[in-house]
Amino acid sequence: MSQARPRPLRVAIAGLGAVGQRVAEALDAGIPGCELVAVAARDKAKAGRMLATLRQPVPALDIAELPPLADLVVECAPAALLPQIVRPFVEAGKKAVVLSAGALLSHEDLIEAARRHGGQIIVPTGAVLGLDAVSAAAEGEIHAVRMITRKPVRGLVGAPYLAEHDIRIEDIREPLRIFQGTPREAAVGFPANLNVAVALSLAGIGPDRTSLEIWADPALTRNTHRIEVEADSASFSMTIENIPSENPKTGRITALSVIACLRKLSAPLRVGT
Ligand SMILES: NC(=O)C1=CN([C@@H]2O[C@H](COP(=O)(O)OP(=O)(O)OC[C@H]3O[C@@H](n4cnc5c(N)ncnc54)[C@H](O)[C@@H]3O)[C@@H](O)[C@H]2O)C=CC1
Ligand SMILES: O=C([O-])CC(=O)C(=O)O
Repeated sequence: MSQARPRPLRVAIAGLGAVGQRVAEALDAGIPGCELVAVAARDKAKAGRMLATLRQPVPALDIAELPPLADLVVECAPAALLPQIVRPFVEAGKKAVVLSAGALLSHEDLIEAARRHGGQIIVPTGAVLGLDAVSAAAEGEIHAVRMITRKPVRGLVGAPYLAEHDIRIEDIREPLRIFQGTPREAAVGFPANLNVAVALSLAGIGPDRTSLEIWADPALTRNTHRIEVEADSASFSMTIENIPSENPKTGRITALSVIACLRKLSAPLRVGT
């Protein structure tokens, strides 16, 4: 005899921008095992108007109001808000799907809090690719991981690193390498642009051993990430060319990755690590 179906996971979304809005729509259309219960937004009146169009409208609230209502939060807000969104969930033994992965590096205590309280921080593959192969290779020995990111100028303007190093990219006519270093350094200098590099490093050999180049390319329309891995199990390289969403810094595939991740949480068939 089959067991009674478990109650759906109550999902809250923190941040109703390019990612949050798409994820809210998908949850409203139906992701088996998940139920959207609330959204935290900066502009609650505007968010309320969008949420009222859902088949099952949910309230627009403040971040602090989410934890009692939900079992899982999808963090898709500005990176600076990461700790206040994630901490109450993991300290209550709940889950947090984190998009602002770069900010995890300056808040590693959140990972410790999840460990202590039985919570879980889930970093979806997001705007990058192949984190399944990278984490499999990390079970053996990875010798090197290199990432080369190329972005259109409008996907990079405003990054603090550019102002700090007096780099002007608005008028460039040729591709320009604007950064060479590690994801840990990039997370500080490009907090809204390089979550992908941090996610890659967390799947593989960490934010200090992964090497990263960032190029601004005036001829590009897509955020392009190339990854090269040398390991004792395999060598592989892969490239993704992301079509920007309404937010030029964020690839369209990012929200789809979150939706796929939520679907996997309770799918009867789960493919990929
Ligand atoms: N891991 C990955 O592969 C990727 C991560 N990201 C990151 O994901 C996050 C979300 O990205 P997008 O949706 O494109 O950003 P977005 O800027 O379009 O949306 C962020 C939303 O958060 C809202 N917000 C600001 N303050 C708030 C507050 N106090 N309470 C609630 N909401 C607040 C803003 O009003 C905005 O609607 C960003 O940190 C971005 O850097 C983006 C792309 C890829
Ligand atoms: O890493 C990020 O935050 C965004 C990014 O590169 C992309 O969407 O391609």
